[in-house]
Amino acid sequence: MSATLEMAASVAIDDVSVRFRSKRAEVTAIQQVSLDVAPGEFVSIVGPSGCGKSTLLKLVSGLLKPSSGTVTLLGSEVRGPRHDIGFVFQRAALLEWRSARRNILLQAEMRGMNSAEAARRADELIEMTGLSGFENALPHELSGGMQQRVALCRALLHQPRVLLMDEPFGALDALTREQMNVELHRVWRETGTTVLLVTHSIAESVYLANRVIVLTQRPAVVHEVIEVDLPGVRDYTATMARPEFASATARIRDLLGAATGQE
Ligand SMILES: Nc1ncnc2c1ncn2[C@@H]1O[C@H](COP(=O)(O)OP(=O)(O)OP(=O)(O)O)[C@@H](O)[C@H]1O
Repeated sequence: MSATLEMAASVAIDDVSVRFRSKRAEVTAIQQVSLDVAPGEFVSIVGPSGCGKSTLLKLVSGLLKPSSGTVTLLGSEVRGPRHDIGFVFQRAALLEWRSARRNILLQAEMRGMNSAEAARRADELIEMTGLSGFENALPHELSGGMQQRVALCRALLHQPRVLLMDEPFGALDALTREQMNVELHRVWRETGTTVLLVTHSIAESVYLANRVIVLTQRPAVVHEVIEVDLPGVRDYTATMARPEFASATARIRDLLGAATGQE
């Protein structure tokens, strides 16, 4: 691969607007948003409720077409649903009658992956996410955090180069959420996957990311891009205590307060 191709963005959102039309009204969800995500980068997206964060992820996955502008994923324009990505949602959406391991392997079955290779990869991910010992448990026997770990493993089974996450830890208690943040950060470092995360948690957005994109109230435009100046390996407590963490979270809180009029 040439150096130019290697450096090309994993995700390029170029001057994209999205308008939803119904019989009664037209809603502009996103207005002329441009954003490049570099290979291996972790980018968080925050913004007021209803501003268009999920809409952005839907554009990247091809579930939604922009009204204008273009979205490019791994070098090719997104024109329809893309299967070369991983997606994790707020709800794990596991099949209740399948064990954790067999839920993870569902990804392989849907894609017709080589079963020995899929099994090896599933075991690797189970180990990486601390699910060892729970492979054969059914979803109702797993905690909420464990269910999200299974969803993460399922999303990573086919080794996607881009992972989209829409408020993946929003339904978890605060302590479990912190543990999941630590694990996700480690998995991200170990896999080198490009991650685009939508979150309502300012602390989570900063702890995990290289950059935080702050969107305005709908119609969403990019309010500010915060560069996160934290070490690659991030101990949770030590990271929270760093001045760079405090200044980034304070800046985002200011921007969101200004966006929602709640300063
Ligand atoms: N299919 C659709 N048809 C009409 N309007 C839509 C559709 N999808 C989203 N919208 C509108 O677009 C706007 C952005 O929605 P979106 O779900 O992207 O916001 P969000 O920032 O992810 O919200 P939240 O933080 O509350 O999850 C909202 O006003 C929503 O009502």
